[in-house]
Amino acid sequence: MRYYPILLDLRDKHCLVVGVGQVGTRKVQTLLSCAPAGLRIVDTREPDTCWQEVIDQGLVDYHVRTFEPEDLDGRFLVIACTSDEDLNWRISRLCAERGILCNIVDQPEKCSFILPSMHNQGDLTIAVSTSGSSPALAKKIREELGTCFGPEYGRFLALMRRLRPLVLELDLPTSENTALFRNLTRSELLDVISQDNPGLVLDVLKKHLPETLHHRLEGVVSEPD
Ligand SMILES: C[C@@]1(CC(=O)O)C2=NC(=C\c3[nH]c(c(CCC(=O)O)c3CC(=O)O)Cc3[nH]c(c(CC(=O)O)c3CCC(=O)O)/C=C3\N/C(=C\2)[C@@H](CCC(=O)O)[C@]3(C)CC(=O)O)/[C@H]1CCC(=O)O
Ligand SMILES: NC(=O)c1ccc[n+]([C@@H]2O[C@H](COP(=O)([O-])OP(=O)(O)OC[C@H]3O[C@@H](n4cnc5c(N)ncnc54)[C@H](O)[C@@H]3O)[C@@H](O)[C@H]2O)c1
Repeated sequence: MRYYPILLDLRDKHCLVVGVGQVGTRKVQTLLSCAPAGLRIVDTREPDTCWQEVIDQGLVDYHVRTFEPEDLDGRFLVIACTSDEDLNWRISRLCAERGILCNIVDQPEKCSFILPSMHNQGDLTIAVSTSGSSPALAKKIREELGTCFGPEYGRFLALMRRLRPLVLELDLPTSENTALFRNLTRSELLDVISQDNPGLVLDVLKKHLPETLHHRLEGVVSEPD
């Protein structure tokens, strides 16, 4: 395997995107969906109206100027997608010197990490990478997976997020928990979730879960995702 895949928790991390044209805008959207502690944007152009909402909400601080090395201070992760090749190189080198994670879009030789093609449904993330050999194939595979893993997976995971702690609270042996969760994921639960029928969901849960939990299941099923 050429690259080591990881999932980063950015909630207490400060990030930087330099250059928010077509590509940079997409990168900012993905970063914002992970709620970083701070996200600075630097671009020589005035922000488009599409930025106003996130600027007003304080989700990004947008600087209209060229990049300065001080922009890297306190940054955990940097993505550069400017149309200035020399600047992208400079940012890449500065990040390398300072041990900051850095992606220069479409230029893997300047990156300390590359981005996969991603399919998301709630808590489900399916990331596809071809290790840089064919981003177009990664995208095609992502699109194919998207047709197999629809919104019911997001709803299934929202349900499991609420249910799992209740099961773990029972302090059953690990082997029993494993069997129970395995059975649930292989049961008709996903099917009934996609039918949008809370009564049936409750029936399936009761069938698979210990009776001591049954009185709590209605609350788990009716709670909004
Ligand atoms: C997955 C995705 C994520 C994202 O960007 O968010 C992504 N590229 C996407 C699409 C895409 N990019 C390109 C095309 C045109 C077709 C083609 O060239 O194949 C298409 C397809 C299209 O647009 O239809 C051009 C391209 N990309 C790179 C090079 C340079 C090179 O290969 O050396 C060139 C040639 C530039 C040129 O011609 O000069 C390099 C990289 N692109 C990567 C990621 C990393 C490796 C991913 C992997 O391991 O597969 C890596 C190494 C670095 C990085 O950028 O992180 C995103 C899909 C999003 C989605 O799912 O919709
Ligand atoms: N869009 C694509 O499909 C695509 C495909 C292949 C490669 N690329 C490459 O990805 C990079 C970005 O592409 P794009 O389509 O988003 O370009 P773009 O022109 O839409 O965006 C580039 C942004 O960089 C900003 N910028 C330029 N100089 C700057 C500086 N000194 N400091 C800060 N910001 C600066 C510009 O104001 C602009 O907003 C380019 O290197 C491009 O060659 C893009």
